[in-house]
Amino acid sequence: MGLRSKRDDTAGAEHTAHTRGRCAVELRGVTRRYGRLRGPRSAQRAVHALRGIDLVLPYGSFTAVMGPSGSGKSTFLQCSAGLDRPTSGTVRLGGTEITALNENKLTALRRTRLGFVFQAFNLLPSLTVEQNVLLPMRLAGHRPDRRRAAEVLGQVGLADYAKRRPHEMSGGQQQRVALARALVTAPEVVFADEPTGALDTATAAEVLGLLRHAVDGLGATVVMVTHDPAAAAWADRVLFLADGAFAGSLERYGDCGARDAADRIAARMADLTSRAAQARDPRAGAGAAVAA
Ligand SMILES: Nc1ncnc2c1ncn2[C@@H]1O[C@H](COP(=O)(O)OP(=O)(O)OP(=O)(O)O)[C@@H](O)[C@H]1O
Repeated sequence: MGLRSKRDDTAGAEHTAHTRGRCAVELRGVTRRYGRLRGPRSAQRAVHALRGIDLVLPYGSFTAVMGPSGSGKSTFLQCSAGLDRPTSGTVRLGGTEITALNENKLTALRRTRLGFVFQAFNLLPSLTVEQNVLLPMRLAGHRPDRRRAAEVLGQVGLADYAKRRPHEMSGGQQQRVALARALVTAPEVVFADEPTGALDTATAAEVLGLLRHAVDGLGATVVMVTHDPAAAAWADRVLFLADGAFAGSLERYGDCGARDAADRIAARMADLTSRAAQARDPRAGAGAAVAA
């Protein structure tokens, strides 16, 4: 696995021509501002978390999103997944413009066409593993399909755990349940927010391998926010955010090692983080130079 550099700010734009109308995720001019612009000093208080994001992700792709703290990763994920509404711009998932949907339709779309994996697993402790996995079907008003639950539990290596409860399982196993829950409705896109943030390195690799398999073997589309270069190295493409805008990408190619890919991602992150620190405090760069 290896990554090649791409420094355009419309990551994914080259896919536009042949995926238009059937791309999994499409953002056009997406901005998200927190706070109001009206009033004498309100412009200073407004935070521009996303400053005009253009992005096209094809079906069957695995995309990691990285960036320094405060660069807009969570906001990007929330706006892309219909958990938050952009201030301006459009988001399309599988051709449906979700920014035009009312709350009820948006909720229905999230339940039937999207899957979610969070750092904290978010399993319901009183339910069994099988019941947790079947929850998206119940919430969508569909008859729970136990055979389908068994199938996805088998895919994440937990075929024998259906009757357990979350507290009887390790963190890695709980995250695999969360992944099974995310996959049970065969969603068009799985959004993962720091899915390995609470796991040790070996367990994280297992979960990332399953996400990779969901893309390669099951045709899923995965968008993952992560701080971890080793996690991002499992993706086909890493998109970097800085101050609410895309700041280039790295793409997978050839047979370079995962460690090389992670090193290159880490180097790009270090560069972005030091630029962000300098933008906040111009003396930070000088201090670093003196310290070096
Ligand atoms: N509800 C909110 N109200 C006001 N500002 C917010 C809100 N949520 C986020 N922000 C601001 O928007 C910017 C982007 O935040 P976001 O959480 O998307 O960044 P992030 O890259 O996910 O950060 P981290 O890596 O630290 O989790 C930050 O400046 C943050 O302080």
